[in-house]
Order: sequence, then C-alpha cells, then structure tokens
Amino acid sequence: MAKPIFKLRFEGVTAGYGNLPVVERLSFTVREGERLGLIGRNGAGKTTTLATAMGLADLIDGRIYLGEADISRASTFARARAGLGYVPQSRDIFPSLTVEENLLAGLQGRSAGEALAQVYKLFPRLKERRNNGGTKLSGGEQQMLSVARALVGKPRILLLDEPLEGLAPMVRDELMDAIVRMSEQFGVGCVLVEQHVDVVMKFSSSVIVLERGVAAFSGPTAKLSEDAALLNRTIGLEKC
Ligand SMILES: Nc1ncnc2c1ncn2[C@@H]1O[C@H](COP(=O)(O)OP(=O)(O)OP(=O)(O)O)[C@@H](O)[C@H]1O
Repeated sequence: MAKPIFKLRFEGVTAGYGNLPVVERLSFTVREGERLGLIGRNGAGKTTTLATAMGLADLIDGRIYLGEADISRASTFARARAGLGYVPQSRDIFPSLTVEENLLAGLQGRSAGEALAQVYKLFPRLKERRNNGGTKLSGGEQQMLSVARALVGKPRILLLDEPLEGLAPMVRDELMDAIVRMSEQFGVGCVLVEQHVDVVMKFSSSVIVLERGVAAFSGPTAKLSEDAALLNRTIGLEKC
C-alpha cells in the first residue's frame, strides 16, 4: 500500500484565548510540498490560526491532525517533534549567539553537518555571515536566520507568520525564492500568513481569506483571482 501523504489538517476548528473565539469553524488541509496562503485584514485571526496549530492558543472546538495523529491536545513540543515548524512574527533569534550557533540551537538530534549544509545551500548569505553575532545582521538576514533555524528542525509542515514584514522588495524576493526552493526541494508543506496579496497569489496553490475569524474563501489561488468582488475587499491589504 502507498505511504499516506503527510499533512496538517484542521477540522471545524474554533479557537481563541480562554473561551473567547477568534477563528471559527475553520477547516483546511496542507500536504507535504504544498503551499497554502492565509490572508485577511489586521485582526482577522491569521496569527491565532498558526498559534492554534502549534498549541499556543486555546482550541475551543474541532480537531487538528498532523499526519495520522490527532494532535488537538498535544503539547507544543510534541507538535514540533512530530514535524510542525513555526516561524513566529517576532524574529526570535538569540542576539548574543552567532548565526551558526543560532542554527545549531534548532537541531533536534540531527547531524549538525547535514543540517548546516542544507540551510547554507538555501541561504548562501547566512553562510557568508556564519560567525556574525545576531545583532550584526540586517532585518532580512535576521528573518532568513529565523526561517533557516526552523528548517534545521526538519519540519514537514512549516508555519510562517509574515516573514516579509519590514523587508525591502529585493530582500523579500530573495527570501521568498529560498522558501519556495525549500518547499520544492525538501517537500516541506507551508502555511504562509502574509499582508502582500500579490506575494501570496504567486507563492500558494491554495488560499484562505479570513474575515473576522471566518473563512470567506478557501480554495485554489486561480479561483480567487477570478473573484473580483472578494479580491477588492481583500485588496485593502498591501499590494507589492
Ligand atoms: N494573546 C491574546 N489574548 C487575547 N486576545 C488576543 C491575543 N492575541 C490576539 N488576540 C486578539 O485576537 C484577534 C485576532 O488577532 P490575530 O493576531 O490572530 O490577527 P491577525 O489576522 O494575525 O492580525 P495582524 O495582521 O494584525 O497580525 C484580535 O482581536 C486580537 O486582539
């Protein structure tokens, strides 16, 4: 029998903080190597959706599966160990450590040589700066480092929360190219939260548009491009 495709699946998820729901009845699947975009206005619940997947927000109703396992009640650590990676909006790098030390902090029992070779191939700029301290990096390099560090943990599905925030267009392109190569070469599934609609449309094969915590659209990116009314509502978001 063929091996089942590894995936992250939300089934009717309502989640928030305490008993207060922020996202409601959200269902989606992202498979290994697939790229899903999550867009919506400020406060729509995008970060909360990713936090819920990681076990960092409160699941009120519904279920979350990773691979074949129901992880709805699993700890954040167990989710990470099971193949879920997370790049939070805050660039959580250790400023007192060098680039390479930051990367090695993300190792989960993996050989350091193999992990570093993989990320340096994707991010040659980090290789050049591997002995630099975290504080000596530009914003773009810091963001690359936080994506690279998540990759060192060998995630099968990676959640990315606005990785392009505050970056110049050229650096944005460089980072997005590396994320696409990561997804294609290593089969990593991605959920990308992003303000730039154009970036999401180019990056993702499917998109969810969140409006006040509810999916106003969920489907193939090409179909969203045809929905002018919804795009107009959503395009209040930044265009590149
Ligand atoms: N830790 C928290 N405790 C309580 N409420 C929260 C918490 N974090 C976020 N919220 C609320 O949840 C709602 C959704 O926030 P969330 O950060 O998920 O939206 P978002 O779509 O990611 O927005 P943005 O684009 O501004 O990051 C907001 O009303 C916010 O105030």
